[in-house]
Amino acid sequence: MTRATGADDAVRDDGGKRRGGFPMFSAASEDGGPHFGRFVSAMRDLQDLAVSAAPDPEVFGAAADKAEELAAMLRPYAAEEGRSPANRSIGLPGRGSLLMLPWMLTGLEPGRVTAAGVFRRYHLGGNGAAHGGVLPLLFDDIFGMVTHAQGQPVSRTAYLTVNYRNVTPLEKELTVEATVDSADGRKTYVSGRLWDGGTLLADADALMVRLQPWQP
Ligand SMILES: CCCCCCCC(=O)SCCNC(=O)CCNC(=O)[C@H](O)C(C)(C)COP(=O)(O)OP(=O)(O)OC[C@H]1O[C@@H](n2cnc3c(N)ncnc32)[C@H](O)[C@@H]1OP(=O)(O)O
Repeated sequence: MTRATGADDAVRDDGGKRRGGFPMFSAASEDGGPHFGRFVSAMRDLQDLAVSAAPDPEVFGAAADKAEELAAMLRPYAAEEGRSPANRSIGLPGRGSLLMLPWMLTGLEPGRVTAAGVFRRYHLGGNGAAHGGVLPLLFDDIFGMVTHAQGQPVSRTAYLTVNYRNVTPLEKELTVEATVDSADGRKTYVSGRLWDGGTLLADADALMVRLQPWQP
């Protein structure tokens, strides 16, 4: 999904000083350059194929040669957290991070955030359905956003509970919504719902706790 990381807001949260938790990142809509989106898209295709291809063994050998060559090309440019365009490219699905689901924000306002996207072959659990472990990833990310949109950017997830109501299909456009249900001092209680059209696939709730200045 696309959004700036919360760290930028952590700075604003304390009048320009870092305040607990997140280092000082900023959105990077441009600094990946004109090819970064295409690179991430190709890498996502590779992720799908890495978990689905069943070629002759020598094809894996040739693919491994190319993968090692690509890694060698990029390794000299490995940068510390917050410097890569990955996770900061707010115009790209999943902010350009391969860890994040390739979803896009569709709405962001205080108390409510929505997003849409697909689970891909890479996210397969079994029998055509998404792996149960990727749903908490989706909810955790959007819960961070809705907490941020509520004005509590320097918060971390204390707990997150997912109820799986129906199997989640792959390669089908789905929607997710997160809302703030209540707030109590440092605590923000949030909930979310994942939909396939009018069918509820999963719901979740979580407690986000605002960090103290000394907390990582
Ligand atoms: C904008 C960017 C947002 C990004 C968000 C991304 C979300 C993430 O994935 S963060 C990564 C996953 N989460 C973590 O790693 C968090 C690890 N845990 C921690 O750091 C700490 O346990 C932390 C900060 C959550 C709470 O620690 P601490 O501040 O010491 O809590 P503590 O003072 O004991 O509790 C604060 C309140 O929360 C409550 N609380 C804390 N944990 C829980 C819990 N698991 N269940 C229920 N209540 C809890 C306490 O009861 C207390 O309530 P009250 O004030 O009413 O007495």
